[in-house]
Formats: sequence, C-alpha cells, structure tokens
Amino acid sequence: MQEALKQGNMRSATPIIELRNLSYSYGNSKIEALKDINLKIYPGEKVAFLGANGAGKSTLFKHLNGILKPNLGEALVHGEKISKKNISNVRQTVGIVFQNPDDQILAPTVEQDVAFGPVNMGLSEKEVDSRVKEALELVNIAGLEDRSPHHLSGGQKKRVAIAGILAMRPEVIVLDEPTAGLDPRGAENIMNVIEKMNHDLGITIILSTHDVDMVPLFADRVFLMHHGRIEAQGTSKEIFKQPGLLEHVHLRMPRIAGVFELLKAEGLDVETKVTPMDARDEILRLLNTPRE
Ligand SMILES: Nc1ncnc2c1ncn2[C@@H]1O[C@H](COP(=O)(O)OP(=O)(O)OP(=O)(O)O)[C@@H](O)[C@H]1O
Repeated sequence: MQEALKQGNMRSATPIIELRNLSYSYGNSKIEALKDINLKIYPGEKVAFLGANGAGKSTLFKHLNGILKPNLGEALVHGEKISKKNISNVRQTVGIVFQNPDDQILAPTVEQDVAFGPVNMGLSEKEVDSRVKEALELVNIAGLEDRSPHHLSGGQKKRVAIAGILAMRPEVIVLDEPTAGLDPRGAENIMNVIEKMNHDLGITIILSTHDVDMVPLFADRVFLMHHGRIEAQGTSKEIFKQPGLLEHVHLRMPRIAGVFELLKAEGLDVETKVTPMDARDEILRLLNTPRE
C-alpha cells in the first residue's frame, strides 16, 4: 500500500472507488438491500467487508462495476460516475470474482475460459496467450490449461475465476467470499494469491468474508455491514476491540481477541490484540511485568 495511505494521509489521494448516498432495492421489493451507503476506497488498499448473511455485501459489490444501478445516489470510479458511456472502461478497471465460480466459468477449457476477457477486449492472439500464461502462473494453476473447469476442485475453480479477471489486468479486484467452501490450507493459499496480487501488482483488493480470524491478518480497513447499512468502518484494531458492536452485527471477535477479553475478565491489565504477532508481544510484555 502507498506510504501516504499507511500514514493515514488518505485525504491527499483520490479514491479509486466512491459510493455516495447510495440506496438500492431489488425489483419491486420494499426492503432496501442497501441504505444510504457512503464510502471511499483508495488505490492499493486491501479492504474487507464483514456482515451476517443478507447484510448487503454482494449487492454492494455489484454496484462497484455497474452490474447493478443504484436507485438513489451514485457510484464513482476514479472520480467519474459510472454511466453507459464509461461502463466498458469501468469493467476493465474493476473486476469482480463472484462467490460461486460456476457463475463465472463458461468455456470448455481452463485456457479458453481465462482467455475470454482478453479476447473480448480485442487484444491480439499473442497478447491473449501471454496474459493467460501470466495469470495462470500467478494463481499457481499452470498445467491445467486443457482441463474442463467444471471438473476441477472448488479451490482450483476459484483460481480459474481469479485468473480470468487477472488476465484483464484490472486496477481493482473485488472478491465475494473468496475462501468460502475451501479447506483451511486451500483458504490460506487463495489468501496468499490475493496478497501477491496486491503486493506485487499493486492491485486494490476488496473482499467479503465471514472469516473474522483472517481479516486482521489481511485488511488495511474493515467495513461492517448490517441490514443494508455500513454500521462501522476502521482498521481491524479499531473494529475488533468493540465486542458490543460485533455482537450487534451478529459477528464474533477473532479467537485471539477473545483470549484477551478472558484475561481482562481475570483482572489482568492487558490490551486486546487481534493478530498472532501482536498477541505474542502483549503476552511477553505481561510476563515481563513484575507482579505487585
Ligand atoms: N436477486 C435478488 N432479488 C431480490 N432480493 C435479493 C436478491 N439478491 C439479494 N437479495 C436480498 O438483498 C439483501 C442483501 O443480500 P446480499 O446477497 O447482498 O447479502 P450478503 O451480505 O452478500 O449475504 P451473504 O453473506 O449471505 O452472501 C437480502 O435481504 C437478500 O435477500
């Protein structure tokens, strides 16, 4: 992430994505799936959206590249309101990896599937081939080119879906629950791929997840969604030190933070930590503090 952002100097950067007073209801539904959403996401950030089932995460994501159009308010990419005129540029800037890879994978082979976006962008055959190769290598599935995507494992399918988006070289990748349904090692591997896309390629990452233990390890900023609203936003440290807030939005604290709450209940003078390294430091500090 850019140094300016790390130091909290966000106002100087232009958001790559902004939602202003955005509300949305599906069809004639009286229930507002999104209510007066305001947010800014900056280039190079890693952002996580958390919220219970039905909180509105997927609906919000579909507004980030014009799949859905707000009933009220607006969605902007690079400061420009998404419109019919700029939609193809917007879709090249912001790629979405859907929750279910089967919704995204269409072609009979992995290679053809990953090539689909670049071919539609009108790129030369040579450029398409090079992008497909690069994307498959980045997500560690080089060698599966000729396989049918529908006969791959869940984790491999997710990688194919991510490669298909990567091959279009977007500036932002939005991933709807990228670790859902994966075994612990598979989830860790996908998160490593996502980290690499951010760190090595500078891609802004926006993801949703129910994995509160993973979020502090990954996210620069967290948005908490509840009943179609953004209930809170902040760093992991800010968000996860509020057990009452988490309970209110039907989430729990990371396991590590829960241990510190238990220690506090024992009367120990500890500060709640949310990552293993911070927890280690705090426990060492505690062990080295002379008892009265
Ligand atoms: N296609 C649709 N038609 C009508 N209502 C919908 C549709 N998709 C979602 N909704 C409703 O919109 C609200 C928000 O749903 P959304 O899928 O955005 O939540 P979510 O936070 O992504 O949930 P999950 O964690 O279960 O994926 C819910 O009340 C849901 O029932």
